Amino acid sequence: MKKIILIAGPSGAGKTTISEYLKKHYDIPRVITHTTRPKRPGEVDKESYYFENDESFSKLHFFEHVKYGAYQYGSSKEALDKAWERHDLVSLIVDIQGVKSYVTQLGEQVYFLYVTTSTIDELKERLIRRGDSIESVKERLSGSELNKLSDDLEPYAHILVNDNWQETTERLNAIISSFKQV
Ligand SMILES: Nc1nc2c(ncn2[C@@H]2O[C@H](COP(=O)(O)OP(=O)(O)O)[C@@H](O)[C@H]2O)c(=O)[nH]1
Ligand SMILES: Nc1ncnc2c1ncn2[C@@H]1O[C@H](COP(=O)(O)OP(=O)(O)O)[C@@H](O)[C@H]1O
Repeated sequence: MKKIILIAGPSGAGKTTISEYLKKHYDIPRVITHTTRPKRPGEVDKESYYFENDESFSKLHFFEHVKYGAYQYGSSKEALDKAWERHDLVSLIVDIQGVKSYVTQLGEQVYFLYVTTSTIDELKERLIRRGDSIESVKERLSGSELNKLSDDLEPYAHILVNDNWQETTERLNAIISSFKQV
């Protein structure tokens, strides 16, 4: 059965870093999603996201999509099916709403990694170090944008507290080998 690893959690928790580790060490590619937000320094079109404008975004057909502040994000079933043609196991970074859509629609095909840190201060420091503006950090670390794990999703979640990268890789290795045994 084709499977997907959903990676969700607050900004700065390490979702992108973890998806890159999965690609490098397990050949698990990430399905790239679409967004209308501006590119950050170092991001590459079609690798980090498909960077869209409002018009091009509105023409796409989404499996699910969400809005964060002024920006839209969305993922397509076509992109997932395309990735599944070549890989039985793929990953996807989404927010908590997106996780709910995928769990509801794909059921047993979904694995869920919830990535977080012990403290919000750690997230704040990482985002500032990454170059995010103070306003965007404040926005991302409050309200629904914080991407808290909801009670209904907790039973599905493999929780990764990514304070220490060495420990994270050990836990990730254990989680991935448990996926591969199923
Ligand atoms: N539902 C959904 N969420 C997405 C999608 N693509 C990205 N996201 C989420 O949008 C939020 C903002 O992403 P981004 O601007 O890259 O900020 P970051 O989490 O700080 O790196 C994060 O919670 C992502 O997981 C998508 O296609 N669907
Ligand atoms: N365990 C860790 N310890 C310290 N810094 C980390 C750790 N994991 C990731 N980072 C750094 O924190 C920042 C945010 O990580 P990123 O993967 O972009 O998070 P997200 O995709 O969840 O927003 C990046 O600069 C990344 O290199």
